[in-house]
Amino acid sequence: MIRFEHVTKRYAAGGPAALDDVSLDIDRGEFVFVVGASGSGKSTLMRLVTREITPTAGSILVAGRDVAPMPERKVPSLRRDIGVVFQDFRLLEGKTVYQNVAFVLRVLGSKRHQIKQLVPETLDLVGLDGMAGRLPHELSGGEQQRVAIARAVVKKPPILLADEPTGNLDPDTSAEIVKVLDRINKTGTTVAMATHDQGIVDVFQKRVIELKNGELVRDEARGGYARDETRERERAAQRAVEALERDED
Ligand SMILES: Nc1ncnc2c1ncn2[C@@H]1O[C@H](COP(=O)(O)OP(=O)(O)OP(=O)(O)O)[C@@H](O)[C@H]1O
Repeated sequence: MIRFEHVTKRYAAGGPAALDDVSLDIDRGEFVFVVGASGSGKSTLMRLVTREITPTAGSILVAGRDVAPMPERKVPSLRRDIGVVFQDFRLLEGKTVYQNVAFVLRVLGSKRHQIKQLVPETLDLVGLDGMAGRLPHELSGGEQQRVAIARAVVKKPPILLADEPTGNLDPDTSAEIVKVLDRINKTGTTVAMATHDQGIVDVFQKRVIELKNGELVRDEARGGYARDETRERERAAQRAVEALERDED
């Protein structure tokens, strides 16, 4: 679904590489954490996928499209296939939760009856049923991030990118947000989440891609773990999620 082949990105000609010869493959339906210290290249990787920036070298395939040479007029169609969530929630302050989410569909030209069906369905999916009429400032940080996630996925994109979505949230709220992303992933959406939060990575135990100074230094799906060990990690992750859910009840 997302393929990088020997991708290098230099923001300035001859300057340092923000991404350095990175190759990776994220399959349809996967959930991947992208980790690494500040400045390691996580946001650069995401911004290349959305074609906000173009690579200095290498090729990038996103949902079957060759992104780097793509003419500008085709970029909106690429972006329809990608939902994006950021650390700061970027909601429209004067609009209700419902309006924030419906806005996306209006811009895309959806029909009224589609909007009326999709918005409540999506608010339900992110755990915001009953909050449609609230304004952003009447919500907690975690709830605001749920609105941002609803807004990103209401158009049903095959790919969801989340760049430090829990950066402004406390540990419990962060885990709740990752559970929402996990739920969305289970509907078939490919999810890539950049994070600094080692606690989250440990609890959810998904595939981990690690960047260091722009280089890919770890990719657990690339044989970093033996098959049995992977299965054991998946079981441990399942147990951790179940324990979290029991805590909630
Ligand atoms: N627009 C830009 N112009 C020049 N250099 C940039 C630009 N954006 C990022 N960089 C540089 O590229 C490198 C990678 O930055 P990037 O934002 O991708 O890292 P990151 O891992 O997302 O960091 P953080 O976790 O702090 O967001 C850094 O050295 C950064 O200074």
